[in-house]
Amino acid sequence: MLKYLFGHRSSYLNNETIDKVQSLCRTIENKIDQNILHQQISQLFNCLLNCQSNKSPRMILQEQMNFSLNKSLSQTHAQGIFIDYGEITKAGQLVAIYPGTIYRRHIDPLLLPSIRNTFLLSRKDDLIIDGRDRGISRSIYLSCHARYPLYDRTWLSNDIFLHKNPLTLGHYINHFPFNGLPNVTYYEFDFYFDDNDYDLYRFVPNVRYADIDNEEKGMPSTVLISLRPIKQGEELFSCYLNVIQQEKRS
Ligand SMILES: C[S@@+](CC[C@H](N)C(=O)[O-])C[C@H]1O[C@@H](n2cnc3c(N)ncnc32)[C@H](O)[C@@H]1O
Repeated sequence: MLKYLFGHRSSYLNNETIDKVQSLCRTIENKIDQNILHQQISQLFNCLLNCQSNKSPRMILQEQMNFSLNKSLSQTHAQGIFIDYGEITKAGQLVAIYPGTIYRRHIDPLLLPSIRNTFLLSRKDDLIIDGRDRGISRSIYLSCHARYPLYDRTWLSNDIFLHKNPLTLGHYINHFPFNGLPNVTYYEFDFYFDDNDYDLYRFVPNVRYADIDNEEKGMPSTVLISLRPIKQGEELFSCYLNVIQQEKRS
């Protein structure tokens, strides 16, 4: 599968490297406290919602979490995501969110948007997030969004300064290169805000392709979590193999 994705470049992914990366990701994932993550996200979203001054969302992120992200030319392939201000001080920290339309595998029609689409991310619970910001994927996101305009659609803009939520760049993070290791990992997370905090859904960059009966369930998503401290100027790298292995196990 990786050979298909990266051609000869996948040859560095020997069993030893794969085991090392997977065990590192599992160790960090197991330490994540969902409640603390939810609190961090709610706090950031509240600041984004209530900021009275003319501060940009990026500035608010810098103040709240001491880092911000930018998209530029990658070391490995086309565009990638970099820490352009501050730093991530430890492992287990929220770094980005994976935006896009949520499909139910084998139920919602994904055939057309999946053609030549490298932005599909599978969750273990048979949900697939289409984070492509162009073509038919973009049109479908906008159509679904029109049904529920509360959610964020600004992540579709190429100009990151127009993003209402400055974390919505997880879909542009590349797979780690042959001379390095991943510094972030995917972590499945469901946004859920009660009636008092309902407005915070404005910063959720996901919509469901199909309505579900019970909107109480919030919005399934995936966030990116640091595997180690990350300095200013470093590119973010994940391990795509983790996602593929998870798919095989389920
Ligand atoms: C979600 S996109 C990542 C963003 C992509 N760099 C772009 O600018 O569109 C995933 C695709 O990027 C490419 N990619 C990611 N990591 C790579 C790597 N380490 N080496 C080669 N290609 C990579 C592969 O084509 C992969 O299918």
